[in-house]
Amino acid sequence: MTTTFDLSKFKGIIPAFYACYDEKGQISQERTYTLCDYYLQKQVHGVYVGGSSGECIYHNLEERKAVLTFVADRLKGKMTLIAHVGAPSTRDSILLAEHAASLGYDALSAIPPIYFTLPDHAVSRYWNDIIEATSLPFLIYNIPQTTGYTLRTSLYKELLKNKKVIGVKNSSMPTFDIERFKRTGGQDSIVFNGPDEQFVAGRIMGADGGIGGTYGAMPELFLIADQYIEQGKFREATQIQSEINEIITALCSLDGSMYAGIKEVLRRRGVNIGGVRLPLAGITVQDSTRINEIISLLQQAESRFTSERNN
Ligand SMILES: CC(=O)N[C@@H]([C@@H](O)[C@H](O)[C@H](O)CO)[C@@H](O)CC(=O)C(=O)O
Repeated sequence: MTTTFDLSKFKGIIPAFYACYDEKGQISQERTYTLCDYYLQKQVHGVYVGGSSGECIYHNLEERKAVLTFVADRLKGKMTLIAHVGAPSTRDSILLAEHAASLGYDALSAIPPIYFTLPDHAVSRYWNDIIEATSLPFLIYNIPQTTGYTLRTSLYKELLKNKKVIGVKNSSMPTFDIERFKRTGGQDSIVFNGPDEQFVAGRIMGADGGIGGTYGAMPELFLIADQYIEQGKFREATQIQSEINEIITALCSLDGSMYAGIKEVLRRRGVNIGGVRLPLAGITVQDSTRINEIISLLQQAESRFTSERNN
């Protein structure tokens, strides 16, 4: 596969951007800018806007367009911007794709169609219809645990015949899938690791970078893990992954949703982006103490690994 796109921007640590709400639960322009500024300050390599962590599934078309607009206002030209445009209908996905292209996004991405189980040829047509709507490069989003659809390497190979397909954001759990997708696409393609719990393993198996839903709570830790991988320091990278996994495990054991927990961690650390939209569960009274413990874990890991890196 040869590509005409500059793939160097599709690497590193790319947080999946969170939905930012005001006190009434409406999309907040001001708080979206707050999250953009936080990521700029943390020096992540890009953001993935409007995906699972962005609660896209609970937003209407106008809200999704607004989020894409606010992020581009603040971050265009400052880091890589990837727009997730997957929606229940091809029509809405295309409208989002056209909107993202008009805002200067660097790439598009989409989950497969949801709700009805569709055959490969219909899924393939869905992705290709989105791809044909703009001139932007496209990243397939494989996330079988939420969509019920598994991308097979045979279909991936077919999709790669479209030169605008630059790779896959893979959220399936086996890191074997990452190796297979990288092998299928070759060095001239991109694979992003999805499961944050195995970021280091995914990178070692061939992922070029990661797009993740927990990066926002601990961008420094993922940036250091990524740097260790680049330097071939696999033992250090594995140690930091283990600390990251303590934090993810704690976040996933809250009564409220993991995203509610992450947003509360951010709020207590000075970045208020509101709560989560129903039916996602907000944090409970019991969660409040656990969140203090999560912040302690974060502080310990941040101080340990930032000082180790600086030595
Ligand atoms: C199933 C799921 O939500 N996976 C997350 C992970 O980052 C996940 O939150 C993390 O590994 C914790 O389990 C990402 O792959 C999703 C993502 O990048 C997105 O928000 O689009």
